Amino acid sequence: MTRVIDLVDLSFLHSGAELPALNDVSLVVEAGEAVVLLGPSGAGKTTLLALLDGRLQGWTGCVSVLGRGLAPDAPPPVAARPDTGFIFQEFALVERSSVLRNVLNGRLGRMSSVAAFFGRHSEHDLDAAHQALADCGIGELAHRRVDSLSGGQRQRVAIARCLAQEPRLILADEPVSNLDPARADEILALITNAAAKRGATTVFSSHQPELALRFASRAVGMAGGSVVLDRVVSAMSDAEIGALYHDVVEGAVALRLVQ
Ligand SMILES: Nc1ncnc2c1ncn2[C@@H]1O[C@H](COP(=O)(O)OP(=O)(O)OP(=O)(O)O)[C@@H](O)[C@H]1O
Repeated sequence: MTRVIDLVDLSFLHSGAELPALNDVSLVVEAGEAVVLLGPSGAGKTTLLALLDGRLQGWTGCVSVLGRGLAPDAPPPVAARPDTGFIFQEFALVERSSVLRNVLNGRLGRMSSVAAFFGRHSEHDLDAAHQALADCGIGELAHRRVDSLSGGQRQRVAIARCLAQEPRLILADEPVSNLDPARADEILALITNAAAKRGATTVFSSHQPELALRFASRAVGMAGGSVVLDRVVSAMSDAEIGALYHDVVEGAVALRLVQ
């Protein structure tokens, strides 16, 4: 198996914070896994995802993503960035542009700077964008302006943009936190199926364990910046999930179920 994420003793302190957001995290994620990060507010899930995305510096330990070591004092090299895609909660779309333009923006990191400047997309760029739109069920919206879309449609555009990038690792921070249960189900199915179809690895965070565990292959529980639970989903019990949240509410992170 190929290691897509390999973390050894990773610690990180946000500037101005008193306690580390990540505390000696060691974790390996293999190619093709769909990992959900669970844990109460403040556990360190967002920080871990941002760090894997190359947006945080100043950590200690060893971080390897897609076989490349990240440097603690510099962002990842430009050439490496398109291999990791991030689905942002707030979508980050260009409102006055068309859906297709927004999705094609996912290709920019894979284009030469001249082609990107002039917006000259290759046939492959267009194919990747149209395939992503079709997979997200919004092919017919390609020429609509984003500011005319509903929130649910916008979210699908944001996912399509990420897929068009053809990332080998897809990261998503609480992608369904604002959705009703039926919509949340659809979106998690969409992300995990599209990732599986492309052979990509997925790591997403969620505050809805019951829902998330139906789409993940593995659950990593965090509390107080540490990994306290690591299980294939089929081996997880309701009691373990309950303890992950309960023990922290009680103020004592007693749970430690890392194998
Ligand atoms: N920009 C920041 N500056 C200072 N401290 C921060 C910053 N961002 C997060 N933290 C702190 O780092 C810790 C981990 O926060 P993080 O957002 O990673 O947790 P989380 O598990 O994603 O929480 P949630 O589920 O509420 O999003 C918390 O104690 C938080 O207060």
